[in-house]
Amino acid sequence: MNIQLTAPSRIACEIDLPASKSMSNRVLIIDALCGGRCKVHGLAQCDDTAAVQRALASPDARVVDVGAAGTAMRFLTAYLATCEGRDVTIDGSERMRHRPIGVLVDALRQLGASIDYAGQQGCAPLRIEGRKLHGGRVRMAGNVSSQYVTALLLIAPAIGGIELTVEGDIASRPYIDMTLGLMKQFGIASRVEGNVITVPAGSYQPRDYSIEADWSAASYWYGLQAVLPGSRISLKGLEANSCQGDSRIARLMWDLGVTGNWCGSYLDLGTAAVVPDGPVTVDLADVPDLAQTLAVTLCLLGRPYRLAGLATLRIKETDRLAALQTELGKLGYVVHAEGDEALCWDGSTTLPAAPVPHIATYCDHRMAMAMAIAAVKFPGLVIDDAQVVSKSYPQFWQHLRQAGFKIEQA
Ligand SMILES: O=C(O)C1=C[C@@H](OP(=O)(O)O)[C@@H](O)[C@H](O)C1
Ligand SMILES: C=C(OP(=O)(O)O)C(=O)O
Repeated sequence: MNIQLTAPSRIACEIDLPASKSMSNRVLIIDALCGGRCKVHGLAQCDDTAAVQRALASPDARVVDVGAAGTAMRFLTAYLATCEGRDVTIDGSERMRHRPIGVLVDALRQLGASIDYAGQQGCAPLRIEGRKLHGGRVRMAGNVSSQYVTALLLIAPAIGGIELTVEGDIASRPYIDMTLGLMKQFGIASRVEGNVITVPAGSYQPRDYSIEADWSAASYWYGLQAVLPGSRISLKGLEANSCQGDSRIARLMWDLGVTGNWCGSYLDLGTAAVVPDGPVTVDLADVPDLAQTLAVTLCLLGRPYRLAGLATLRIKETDRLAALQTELGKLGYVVHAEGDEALCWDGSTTLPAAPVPHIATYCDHRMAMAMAIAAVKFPGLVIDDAQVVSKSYPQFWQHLRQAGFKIEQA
């Protein structure tokens, strides 16, 4: 479904943000390892969390299809490898069949797992014969995806504990801290010394748990507040001291003139009296999911930028560096990638490609949501395949309507 967006001149609304899929998917795996004895409140209601729920609800299924959910693919691969007697193939969308998983498979094999590639080497589908894994020492590269580290950490207590050495640069580090923090809340305390993480053998303690609202989802509202100064967007459900690394959006957007005031369970966004100016240079290796929001917002604000630390963007739902370059290019922003590392804009513009640009979304929820911000400067902007937002934020378009956007089928 393609939709056409017309933005209001200012927003005044309250948005009940969706729950964090990253927290939901970790807690679901922990709950499965506690025999389903936790009470989890406010789980995310999105495709990526549904993928984990479906898989866990079908212990006899011979095929598990996770669709486009990277976390589901990686966390379930580790979990299924521990399910003794299980013989299962885990698969996903066409894109998932090209997203790498070899680093995780190699590490699980070091711990005794039986996993074979049923298609292309290094990618899904995987044939897994669940068995009793042994814990112990294991080494893994940290620069491709933190999700591999999380996958191992989550199962570690149940397989006798591990001493994991993460080699090289560590991508998306706050997601590893989120995993360790959640494990602690379920009774498993680990030790981190440099790049070595030690998790003891043990059992997770079942408990009630409430999932926080999603800071990555909040970023689109920050972007809108930045490009529509004078708006008053009130975001519900976020935690100020969140375990989500993407809460850094508050600091990043402060530098773009967006203020945030906590009022109970609401975070009220506003516009600073003096809005800073000038080029922006920032390293986003810890928060890759914020890159699209920032790239689009900064173009709209006319602020040149160099967004670095983006090497993992090429292997996400799509090659996000290429996608941003192409789609921002359609709006006349001449953005370029510096190898795999950075996305840069020196302020150059050309005429937009068409009077009413059509934005392709490449099966990537974040392309759709980030590019929607551009409707503020490009009335009638068309977003193709708008349903992609269901991966993490199915209510996104409904929330934009609530915020005063006109949204029509295109
Ligand atoms: O662990 C997680 O919940 C996630 C980790 C990140 O992936 P990478 O570690 O692959 O960068 C992030 O991009 C993804 O949306 C969610
Ligand atoms: C990269 C993402 O998801 P995943 O890797 O879990 O598919 C994302 O949500 O931006």
